[in-house]
Amino acid sequence: MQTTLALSQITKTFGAVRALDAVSLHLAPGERLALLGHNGAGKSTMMKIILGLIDADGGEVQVMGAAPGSAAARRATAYLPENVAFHPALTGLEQIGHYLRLRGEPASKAPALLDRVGLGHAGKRRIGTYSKGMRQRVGLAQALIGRPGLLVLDEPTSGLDPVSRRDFYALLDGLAADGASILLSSHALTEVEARTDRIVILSRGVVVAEGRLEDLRTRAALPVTVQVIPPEGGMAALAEALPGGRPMGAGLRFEVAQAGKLPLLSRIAGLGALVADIEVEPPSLEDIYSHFSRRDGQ
Ligand SMILES: Nc1ncnc2c1ncn2[C@@H]1O[C@H](COP(=O)(O)OP(=O)(O)OP(=O)(O)O)[C@@H](O)[C@H]1O
Repeated sequence: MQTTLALSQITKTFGAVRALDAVSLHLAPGERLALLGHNGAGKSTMMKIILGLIDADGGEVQVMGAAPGSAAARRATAYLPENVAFHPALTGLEQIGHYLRLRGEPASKAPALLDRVGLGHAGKRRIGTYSKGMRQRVGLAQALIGRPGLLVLDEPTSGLDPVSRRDFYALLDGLAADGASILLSSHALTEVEARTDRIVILSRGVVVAEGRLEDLRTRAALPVTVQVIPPEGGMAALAEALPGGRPMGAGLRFEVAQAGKLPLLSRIAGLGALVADIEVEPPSLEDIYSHFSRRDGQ
């Protein structure tokens, strides 16, 4: 398999703290991977090792086949820190022009980069006047310089409103479609559910779960929630015909194992006019996340 990023048995300790313990991870071109984990799980430590900012104590890391921090790896990698900071007195164009020159590219590419992140209209304004979402976009424009093969994004959407988040992920989709690999950390579970290909859950420095969301869902074997709503005034009749549910809002709530879902649905279908509506909710990423984290003693 072609690999953009390969971590093999990485270990890192800070004094008595084992921040990473035999962590292995591979990322293919065009793949979007979400790194999830509680505060202090080891996400930033992993990113710093990938970027070559700190060394691992043991194990092996390869970024595009090169050692992290080497010139080849740095050329191929872009990084967006969680709290991105720019000089407030510079305009967007000046800031990106500066980064372009640092990368050995002409500043004349700045307008196209700002256009790409939806900031073309604000390039001549000082960054001090930008909203948080706009500053995050400047960060992404900076990360796009030189068409990186690997993007490392530390909580890229924290503090962004829902529309800015959607736009941000749409941009990432485009980059991934062009072949860039994306490693992003996040605490916003529901948004990574829809926008990434694979999930890695880190807990106390250990990978406790890894895979496509569907695989994790199957492995966790968590119950499905079925909400049955009676017509107005029909709650008592529904509860009598369908015992075992918990009253919740305007209906009755059932939690059943995957295998019990279809039998329950067919019973409900036989109730005719006693049922006005029905909602089936699979376990959320939050449920799956706490299931795997708890298994690690959290
Ligand atoms: N330079 C350091 N010196 C000592 N301990 C450190 C250092 N850097 C990280 N740690 C410890 O290593 C562990 C992992 O920290 P890390 O910052 O990687 O977690 P994280 O998953 O990024 O957390 P968060 O979601 O809060 O950003 C924590 O216990 C942290 O206190």
